[in-house]
Amino acid sequence: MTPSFKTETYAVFDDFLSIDILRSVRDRMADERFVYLKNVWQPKNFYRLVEGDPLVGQTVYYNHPKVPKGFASHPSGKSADAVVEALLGAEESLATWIGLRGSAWDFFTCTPYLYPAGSGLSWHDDAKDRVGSYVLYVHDDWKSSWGAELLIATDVGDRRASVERYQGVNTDLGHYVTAVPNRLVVIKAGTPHAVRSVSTRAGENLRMSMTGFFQPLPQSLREA
Ligand SMILES: O=C(O)CCC(=O)C(=O)O
Ligand SMILES: [Fe+2]
Repeated sequence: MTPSFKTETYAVFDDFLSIDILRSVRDRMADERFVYLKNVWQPKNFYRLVEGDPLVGQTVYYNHPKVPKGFASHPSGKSADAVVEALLGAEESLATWIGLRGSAWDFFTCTPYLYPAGSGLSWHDDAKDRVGSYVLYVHDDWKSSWGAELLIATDVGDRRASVERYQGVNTDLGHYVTAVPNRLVVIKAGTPHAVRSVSTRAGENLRMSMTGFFQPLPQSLREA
């Protein structure tokens, strides 16, 4: 698997799933239950990042021995399963950005999201205990006037892009990635990124994505 574009902190892979699998993920997603993100319990500061009203579906965990209550485990019978399996098949190609299973990470999540017009996500870096994150766009069409580009800050020379500075004025520079159907973006944890709001020009078209985090198990679960 060869990236269409890469830097030290992120990579873009196009045509990630086969067309048939992409279609089945999208069709299954359309039959699943979604709730408004604002109605789901989340750490308080997460809310401040959300713009408008994105919807979230069922999170599926891969390879977690103690899945938190209310979440599913792979194989789950949900739309996320096929994405989990495709990511497992691509493990080695992604190692440059997220490291290898068993050393850098043990498990990952996969969560479907729907972003209607007016919704987006402000600057954040998905750091905490994660080593990396990914997003796959599964909608069947995305026009440039519909907005919702993924914005990624880049390091410039010795100056590291840092979300810490963004509480005040963001003086970083960076790139944008268009939400092209079947495009996978893998981002090293600590890399600031944001989702520009979906334009009202998108009308009823939803930005559909599957996203998740690669993480090591905490020591307590590792030894169990
Ligand atoms: O949807 C995207 O392009 C990125 C989503 C994201 O950054 C996240 O859910 O943490
Ligand atoms: Fe993110």
